[in-house]
Amino acid sequence: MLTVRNLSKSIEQLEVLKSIDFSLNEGQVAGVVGRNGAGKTTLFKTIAGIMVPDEGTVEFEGLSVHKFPQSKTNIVFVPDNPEALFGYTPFESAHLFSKVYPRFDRKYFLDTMKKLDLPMHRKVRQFSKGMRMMFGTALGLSTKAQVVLLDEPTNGIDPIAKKQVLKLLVEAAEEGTTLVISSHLLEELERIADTVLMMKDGRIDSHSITETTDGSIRKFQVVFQEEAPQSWLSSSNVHVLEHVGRVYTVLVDIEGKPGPLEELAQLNPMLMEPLPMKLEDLFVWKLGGRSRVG
Ligand SMILES: Nc1ncnc2c1ncn2[C@@H]1O[C@H](COP(=O)(O)OP(=O)(O)OP(=O)(O)O)[C@@H](O)[C@H]1O
Repeated sequence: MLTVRNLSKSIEQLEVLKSIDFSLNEGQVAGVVGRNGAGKTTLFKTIAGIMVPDEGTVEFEGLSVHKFPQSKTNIVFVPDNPEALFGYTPFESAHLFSKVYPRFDRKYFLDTMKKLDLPMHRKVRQFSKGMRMMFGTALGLSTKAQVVLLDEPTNGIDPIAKKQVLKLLVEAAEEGTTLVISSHLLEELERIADTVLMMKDGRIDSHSITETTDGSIRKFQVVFQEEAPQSWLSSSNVHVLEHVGRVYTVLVDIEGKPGPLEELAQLNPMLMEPLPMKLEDLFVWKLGGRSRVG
């Protein structure tokens, strides 16, 4: 089990991580989402032991990653660009990684590189952006570390390769690897993650993926008979996603006070239809800096 407790980290006087707490079990897939600059990469680097926290602990199976360096081999960070390996070929990189990660699986690496149609003997520097991403993911998964942290692993990858990479991730999780994946591609995350860690202002809000669809935030399409009721639309329990003529797509906190649905019913709309909630909708609700309709 990976346990992150009270983790705080400042960079150049900026508090990037503030008392972060969460834990993940074997085989769990957590998606980390947040606005640009929210601190996702900093969180990954701190969990992997590349950065030292100012406060708090990261433990794998009860051992502190920062106090016991050997426990770092249980956690691997796959950056969004494998710059450190630019001067090496995948063949040489595998050799280096097998020295650091005792369970490095060379056969898995060779098979995966073949599946992804990537060359073993060209310098990583000569790879395209997508090829670099796929290589990084293949190498990270080949370490057979129990926790793999992936920073935007499908960024810049074509749709066919993306399917292959997602399949590799799902298979790794099925084998018990804990995956922590940051991505701005929320539809993709929604398909593979069971937990969402939402980062805002250095803090984390953790949700199970089913909460995305079954939580208190719901999505509706509403058509009003006449003039749109501004006071309802600008209430703190309502967020307008889209507005075309008299048709509004809104997110509503159905547990909000006063009861926003009861209030809406009293406004006698022509239509009020529930729509499926997506992770993107929850992202907008939680992290979007909700706008008001004027
Ligand atoms: N080496 C650094 N020096 C100074 N500030 C930094 C450094 N690394 C990160 N930061 C700052 O820390 C904050 C978090 O950055 P981080 O890269 O962790 O965000 P992120 O969520 O991964 O962003 P993105 O989604 O854009 O990749 C940002 O405000 C960033 O400017």
